[in-house]
Amino acid sequence: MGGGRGRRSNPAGDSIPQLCHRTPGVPIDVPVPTPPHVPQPRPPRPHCCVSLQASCSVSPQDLAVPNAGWSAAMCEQYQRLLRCTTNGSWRRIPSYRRGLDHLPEVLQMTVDPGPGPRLFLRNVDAEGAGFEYAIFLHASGRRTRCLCQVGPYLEGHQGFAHGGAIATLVDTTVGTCALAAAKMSAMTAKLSISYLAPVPLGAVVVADSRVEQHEGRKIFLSCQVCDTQRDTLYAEATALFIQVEDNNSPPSPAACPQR
Ligand SMILES: CCCCCCCCCCCC(=O)SCCNC(=O)CCNC(=O)[C@H](O)C(C)(C)COP(=O)(O)OP(=O)(O)OC[C@H]1O[C@@H](n2cnc3c(N)ncnc32)[C@H](O)[C@@H]1OP(=O)(O)O
Repeated sequence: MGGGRGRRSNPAGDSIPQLCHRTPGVPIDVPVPTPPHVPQPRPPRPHCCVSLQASCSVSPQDLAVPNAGWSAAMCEQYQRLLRCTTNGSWRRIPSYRRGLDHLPEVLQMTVDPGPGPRLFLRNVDAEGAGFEYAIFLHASGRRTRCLCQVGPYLEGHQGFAHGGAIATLVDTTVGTCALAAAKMSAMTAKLSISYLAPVPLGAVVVADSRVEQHEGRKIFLSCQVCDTQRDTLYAEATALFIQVEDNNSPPSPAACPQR
């Protein structure tokens, strides 16, 4: 027992491993005094100028911008799409780690809201490993274009993207379009996808979505996923979204201020 790690029984008889300050010559089961607590300096809070002062401004990081994990092809296509935003025909939608972060009140929060649920597409921190994407919304509010680099953590068959990853990309692209058209929350009721060609890991793809019909609470959409040259149609999909009042649903991109 030279490592100082011991076991002690609790009243229920279970053996609980715990750290023990072992004094030579003292039997292991004899309680030893706990050393006085020495307060340690707190590590600095990320993205925060002064701990929890009311004046401290913390804003979530917009992830729909180039990072070191983006390939040259991804950067080139992103710049092309960005140029389409200069005349106002398209708008880049900021994208944060959590759905909550898209709410205007959170964007203006003065204290760090702390950890919480993460958006499915933003749950891999390593740059370039998961989904790298940016979504653009057409001025009509009825079309979205998602540029996506499919990272190696999205593998299904060896060397190719998992079908669920493509479905996630499609759901997010049509979902953002539905949210914009609805100008309120909307949820996927139905999603139908035809997988036409496998997507190689590392590929940069473009998912184009549009509203086909909007009847009361029902929004019917279509989506095509292609390579950037539009030579290969990887997948096509149709979706039905239903407008809902539920506060737990994602906010409409219309509610997201451009930063
Ligand atoms: C800023 C960016 C942030 C970042 C966010 C980026 C976007 C992310 C998007 C992600 C989207 C998701 O993954 S959402 C998560 C996956 N989806 C879900 O969990 C939804 C689960 N389902 C539900 O909660 C519910 O079934 C709803 C909300 C879809 C519908 O329920 P409801 O509100 O009670 O409506 P209900 O009366 O049943 O139906 C209304 C009408 O729609 C029809 N309808 C309903 N479901 C269907 C269906 N599957 N197929 C055909 N038709 C249907 C009904 O017949 C009816 O037609 P009529 O009689 O009126 O003619």
